Amino acid sequence: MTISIWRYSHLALAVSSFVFILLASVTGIILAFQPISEQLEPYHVENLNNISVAETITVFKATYPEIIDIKVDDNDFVIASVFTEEGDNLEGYFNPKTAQYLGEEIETSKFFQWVTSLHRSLFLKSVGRFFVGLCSFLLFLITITGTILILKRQRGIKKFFAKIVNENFNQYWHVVLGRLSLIPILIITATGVYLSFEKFNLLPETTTDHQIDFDAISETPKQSISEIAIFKNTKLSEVKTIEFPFSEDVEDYFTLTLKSKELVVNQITGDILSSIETPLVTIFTRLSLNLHTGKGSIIWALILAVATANILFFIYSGFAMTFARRKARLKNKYKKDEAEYIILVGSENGSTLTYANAFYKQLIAAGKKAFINQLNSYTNYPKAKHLIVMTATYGQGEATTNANKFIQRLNNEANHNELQFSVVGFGSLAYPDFCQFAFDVDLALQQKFKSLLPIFTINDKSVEAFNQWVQQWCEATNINVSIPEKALAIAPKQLKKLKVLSKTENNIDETFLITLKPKKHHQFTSGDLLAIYPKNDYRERLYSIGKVDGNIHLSVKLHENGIGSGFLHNLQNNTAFKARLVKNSAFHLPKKSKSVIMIANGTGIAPFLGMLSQNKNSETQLYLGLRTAASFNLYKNQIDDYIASKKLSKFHLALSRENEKQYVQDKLDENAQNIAQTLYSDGVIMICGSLAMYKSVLATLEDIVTKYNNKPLSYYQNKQQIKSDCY
Ligand SMILES: Cc1cc2nc3c(=O)[nH]c(=O)nc-3n(C[C@H](O)[C@H](O)[C@H](O)COP(=O)(O)O)c2cc1C
Repeated sequence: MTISIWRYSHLALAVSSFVFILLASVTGIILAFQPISEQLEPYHVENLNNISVAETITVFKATYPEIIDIKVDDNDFVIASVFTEEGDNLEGYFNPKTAQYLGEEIETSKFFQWVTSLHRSLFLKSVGRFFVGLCSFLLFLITITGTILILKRQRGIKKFFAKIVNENFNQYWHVVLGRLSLIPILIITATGVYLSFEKFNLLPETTTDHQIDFDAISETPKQSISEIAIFKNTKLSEVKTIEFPFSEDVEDYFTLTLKSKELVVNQITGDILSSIETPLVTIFTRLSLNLHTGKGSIIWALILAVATANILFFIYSGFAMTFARRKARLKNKYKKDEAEYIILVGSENGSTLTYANAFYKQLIAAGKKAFINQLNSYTNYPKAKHLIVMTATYGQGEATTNANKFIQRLNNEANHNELQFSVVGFGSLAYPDFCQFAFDVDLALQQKFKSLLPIFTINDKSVEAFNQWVQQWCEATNINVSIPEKALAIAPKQLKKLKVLSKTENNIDETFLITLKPKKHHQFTSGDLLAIYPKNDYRERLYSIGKVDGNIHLSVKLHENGIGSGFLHNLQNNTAFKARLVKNSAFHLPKKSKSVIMIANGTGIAPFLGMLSQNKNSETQLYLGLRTAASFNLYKNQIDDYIASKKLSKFHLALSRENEKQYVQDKLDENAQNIAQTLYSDGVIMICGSLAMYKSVLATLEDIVTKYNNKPLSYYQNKQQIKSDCY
């Protein structure tokens, strides 16, 4: 079933019951402190597992002339009702080992009584009880639908507790806390429903009616209390109540109510006159009450308090997410039938919509008849000349909910007029199926229309990349639009403080190395990206990082007027600045592969310097393309160290401005057989550097594998044996 059905059910249930759930949660948190406050009273004197019923009855009988009953409550406090030598009735807590009176029974405070009443019935008696029970059931369903949403998001039960990418505060914590409080909330709600059933007498009736044959009661052999087997062998921890005989007549007996059964015991011989198992309904009711209220366990009461507090957060974050999704509503100036430019959007959390809306507004401002809608609304657009699709990817490279029917609708639509299309994919390199849905859309559109531009992918909502695409589109269409900076002002999140440890002088190519230390411990590894915000606004610059000794290593080429490289170049040692670490799992050193070939040109070497320092088992080769021998000085010491420590098995240097004028692809050609063999035996090739180098390297690799392995390069690409991070 599609994710949307579960999301709408989850939302509809939440909307219909949130006021009641809010009240029940707030009062529930307060009530969780009632058992805690009771448990902290000093009446818990002995370990009831170590005291037998015989011991307690004996010591009570020796101390008091008359005993009515002894009870053990949920807090393991012993409560008794006795008469003293002076004829006074003493009721309250007692020490079960010494029969010493400890104090009066705690009375529930007026405040807790008031809150309990609000929690149970909203002061509306039976009507209120009914609504509270119903809301408990709705919350149970919300938890189930929420669990299904998490299962869908995590792609199966096995990955239920797998790491979650923190893209959005509300979304991240809604899922993380949802997973943690799942079991307690299911228990709270299921027991809440059960207790409501009990209050409305909807459970099977239970009575314990002992059938005692009084004619058969014997007075011999007489046994003292300490000799009676059932008293000797039963620990106080098992006991709910001990009712004492009314008189010393043999017809009067002990009634011993245990957790699992109720026994009638002859007070003279110790014979068991009747025994009835506690009905399951009673056991479940007791269990439900304890689980629902936290009675008897401080730890469980605390868990309940935290889980219930989480419900309040779920209400807030759930609605915040819903409002964020609805915020960017689509408003159109022209009807679909008169528009020439159709923008269709696939967005789950609204950011792609922000970009698409900004583009739409600029087209309108430029006097173009544009129309914007969701991808799922695809239909025939009779006057359209251009179709622009902007879509995010979710799940396992899947469509967003407002785009999941697009491809089907496209294929089913009979009347297509001629138009040119462009696809912009929004995604994140932190996921294995980067922008996969955009690729699927592009392929589907190719079957119907002419492509204006090749598909363009945008990692992590990069404004910079989006503007690059806008520029390309403008050039291709001869339309002049530009997106105002403010329209895409999405504030960068999750910034971390980094300190500059060292920075080298620029080398002959105006390239320098900079080492940064995260102020706090952050998880990252070589191949991840560092996003910096040189102008303190939305504009971000991404750099591939190497991790050496826990620090971030970057290799940066200083560009004239380059805002990113200029910013890094101007940083002084020991100064701090804020940046974001972006996980790029598609470009991590493979853990399983025995042999890895790394190919870099220029500053693309940075992640490899980190990977080599982290390398433990792999056979590694590095192909590095630089301009001159002098360019290499910047990296020479590190490379020499890695060769000496056998972390780098083979090094190939291609210099493009020395006599031989070699590029990395020439070096690859020289070692073609070794490259082919590496891929053949499941080795991995990693490429980092300029896009131009990347294209040439792919062409060379294609030739090599076709010649030696009789396979196209796509065969190895599909097996994830070719990894790249090029710019
Ligand atoms: C649960 C989840 C799954 C995602 N899966 C993918 C994915 O498989 N491939 C990808 O490239 N991006 C994936 N992303 C990243 C989003 O596509 C990206 O953040 C996009 O910019 C979000 O756009 P939106 O705010 O319009 O929904 C995923 C994000 C989330 C939260």
